[in-house]
Amino acid sequence: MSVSDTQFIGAWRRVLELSKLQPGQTVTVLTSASTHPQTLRCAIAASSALGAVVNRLDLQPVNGEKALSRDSLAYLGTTPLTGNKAAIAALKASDLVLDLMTLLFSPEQHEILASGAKILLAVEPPEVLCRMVPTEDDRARVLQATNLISRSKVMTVTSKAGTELRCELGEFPAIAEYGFVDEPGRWDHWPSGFALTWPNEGGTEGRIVLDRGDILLPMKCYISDPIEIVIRDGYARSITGGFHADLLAEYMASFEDAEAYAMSHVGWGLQPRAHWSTLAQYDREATIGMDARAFEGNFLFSLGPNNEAGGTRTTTCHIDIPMRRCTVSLDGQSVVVDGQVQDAAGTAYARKRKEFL
Ligand SMILES: O=c1ccc(O)c[nH]1
Repeated sequence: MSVSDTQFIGAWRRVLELSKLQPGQTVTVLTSASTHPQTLRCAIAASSALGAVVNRLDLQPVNGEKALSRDSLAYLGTTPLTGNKAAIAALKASDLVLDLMTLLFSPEQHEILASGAKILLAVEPPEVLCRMVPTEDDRARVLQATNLISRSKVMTVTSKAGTELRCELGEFPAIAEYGFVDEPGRWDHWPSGFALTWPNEGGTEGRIVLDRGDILLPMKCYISDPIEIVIRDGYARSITGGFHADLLAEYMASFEDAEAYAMSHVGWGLQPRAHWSTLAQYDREATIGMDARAFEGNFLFSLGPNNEAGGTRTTTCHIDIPMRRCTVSLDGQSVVVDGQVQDAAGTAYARKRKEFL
């Protein structure tokens, strides 16, 4: 279902207000070939209505012939900004960059943020953005989780399907994704609502058993046969199972890059307005799957780059795998139990959604 410009401009205005956009500040809207026209139109209208000086910077797409997917998060590292001094200068001189193109995991993104500019990524369809307009509650809930991560030394993850994983923490910061950029130098992604960090380099051991209904991104498929991934010294050492294991293994092998098998970020979903089932309702290329990354109670882990957290690994292959029904603990305190987020007292949130069956 579409949303009207009126509704979408209102959503943008709310996100820009939460991002503390002030009259007279400079907003640069970063676009490329895949930018959604209604998102562009409404982002410019909302920024202008709030008194900002609004620019648009349109860049030529890159990597199309290298990537096996058109998903903007599938092939990372170099972007249309790579080596583009004029474009980088314009973004560094902006107070707020609305990234309707996807800079995520790019070295240039860090250079722009270091100048104090804020970057908000927004590439999901307009109706998804309107369904998950961020709130102060989202921010509070995610910051509570990242504060706990920041104080923790070990994350353990288990599941009835057989997952037994241990991640040493502390080398990298915890990252809060709550959908708006309220401080200079902050990056965020609308829609989101999850907490993540990177395990220490080489500090992840164990096995991950993906079960029926867990999700592979960027493939955007629910797996039907279990997949076992053995992790040793921070790298996936084997990926075994049925058809979906082959799909994952073959896709990763196509990058011919040993670094693609490294652990990337680990964390859990905290967005009650995101749903596990949404991916089944969209054509593959119509979404990048943020409902899957953000649904409350998922364990989201990923393989590949760590430059987003300040590491040096910029492998172009990035795999995100949201899992259901895991138990996630930090220094022995369970934050998710069998897919149910625990509140600070360690009891399951009262599910807002009524159950009728
Ligand atoms: O918002 C995002 C999107 C993808 C990812 O891997 C991390 N955060």
